[in-house]
Amino acid sequence: MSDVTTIEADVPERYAEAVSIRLRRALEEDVVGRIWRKDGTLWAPEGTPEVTNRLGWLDIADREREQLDTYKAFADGLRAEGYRDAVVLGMGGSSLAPEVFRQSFGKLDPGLTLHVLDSTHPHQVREVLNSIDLDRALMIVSSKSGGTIEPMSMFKAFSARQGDGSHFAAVTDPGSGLEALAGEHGFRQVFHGDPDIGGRYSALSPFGLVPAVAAGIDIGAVLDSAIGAAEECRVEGGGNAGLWLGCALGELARQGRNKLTFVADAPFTSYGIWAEQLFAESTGKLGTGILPIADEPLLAPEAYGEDRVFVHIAAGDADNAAKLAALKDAGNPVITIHAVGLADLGRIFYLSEFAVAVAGWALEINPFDQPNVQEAKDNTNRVLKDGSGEIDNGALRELTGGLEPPAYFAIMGYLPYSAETEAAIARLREALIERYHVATTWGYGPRFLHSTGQFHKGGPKTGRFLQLIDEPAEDLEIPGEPYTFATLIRAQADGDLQTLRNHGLPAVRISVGDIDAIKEQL
Ligand SMILES: O=P(O)(O)OC[C@H]1O[C@](O)(CO)[C@@H](O)[C@@H]1O
Repeated sequence: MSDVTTIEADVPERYAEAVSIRLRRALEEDVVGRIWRKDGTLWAPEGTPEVTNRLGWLDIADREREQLDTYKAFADGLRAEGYRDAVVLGMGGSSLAPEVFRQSFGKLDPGLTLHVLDSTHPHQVREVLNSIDLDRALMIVSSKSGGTIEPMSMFKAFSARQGDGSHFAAVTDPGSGLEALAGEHGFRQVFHGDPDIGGRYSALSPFGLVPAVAAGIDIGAVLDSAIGAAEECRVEGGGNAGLWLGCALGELARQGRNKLTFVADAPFTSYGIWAEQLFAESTGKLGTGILPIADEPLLAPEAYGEDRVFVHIAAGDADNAAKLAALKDAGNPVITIHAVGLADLGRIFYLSEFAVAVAGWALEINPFDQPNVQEAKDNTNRVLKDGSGEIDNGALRELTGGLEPPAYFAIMGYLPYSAETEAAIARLREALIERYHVATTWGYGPRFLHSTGQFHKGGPKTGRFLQLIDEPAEDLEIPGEPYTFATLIRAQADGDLQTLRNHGLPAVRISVGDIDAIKEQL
């Protein structure tokens, strides 16, 4: 176990009592013991699906540690054969941990260059296809269910250009359609996920580890750090950081502090996109939840409402620390998780997962299902089949009238990924916070559908939704399908807009040229 002080908490006096009552209750109800005994009644009535069979993540790091030789042989084989790039084709739980590994560790020698494709925008798919030498690339098709439309469409596009199955590996749960496909196409290897682990809890299973080891990351060290966290999370009583964090976040949300704002120092800056899915899909349901806020500009205390909790993944960024100290002095709860070294990512992943499980108990919801995600998928399929009919874009003022906390403003861009877009979105978010003091979220579609998308429809009905779309300059076929990538991404946007509106939520669409122009209309 590491000897680092893992968590520092600054919870203002007015919430401290409620948090300690919650903690006492957790001890009385034996929350830790029941989690480890896989007692599903902690979250839902006996026999509820997706509860007891969703706790495999608790000891996954120990089990994966025993597979290190297999992982090593896989990575050594790729290098020996001259592979240069590894491309993950996946969505949500199957793409976000690899993306955090990629961004945190950077390019390692002698690892392969890791790419993560989790978009159906034709420009994005094309960009990855064109940026690699397909004869020296391994495509890792990752999908627990093995049937998700995004990775399956990407697979079709890639296999049309690289027909040799030995350039593909699959990560999937046993017996899935993807496993059968891997057999048909002669994939070089199939890694099985644990069916008792849901997508967003799969970072320390093959879904995170296969891309990580291909990229040359020392996954043994990452797993050791997670194993240390698991030991800590077994402690019944004081000293259990996961228990404390879950109780604090759950209770603070109950007290109206439900906008969980991540501030992550380099090299962990991408932590937020992974944690966003974990918190949003796990807790945003039955009209409650913790709304994760990732990658938002960090401002002075006056800009914010009274609905925030800040979590700092601290690795020495003095500027972030100073801004958070001011926020703490102004009465905001600030929780600091200290990170020591890159392998600490394992501990951070684990601690977050355990805390979400505990927060689910505090919020009285099942943190392992995602009841509203299916709706958007069904609406996409309906649009692909029957068309979307006339869509009224609505007007921006529908979203800004009476806008104040606890409302939040969600920006959803069905756009290609780019640094320019992100910079413009950051300016837009800053303007919204300064002007209306509300929390803002930002996600690329369709990726966010597997993340904050659940919270949008299942959480408190306080969201205002701005959808941004573009007209892709160049389309791309999806071999074997009657629709193209441009049709698919538009169907996903249409389906989501209609789903939000069906829930009675205000949702407006803008076809973007200049994102900064939107800021001028606020
Ligand atoms: O790994 P799969 O089965 O392709 O699923 C991808 C994502 O879709 C969801 O099932 C639903 O959005 C997520 O929970 C999951 O991470």
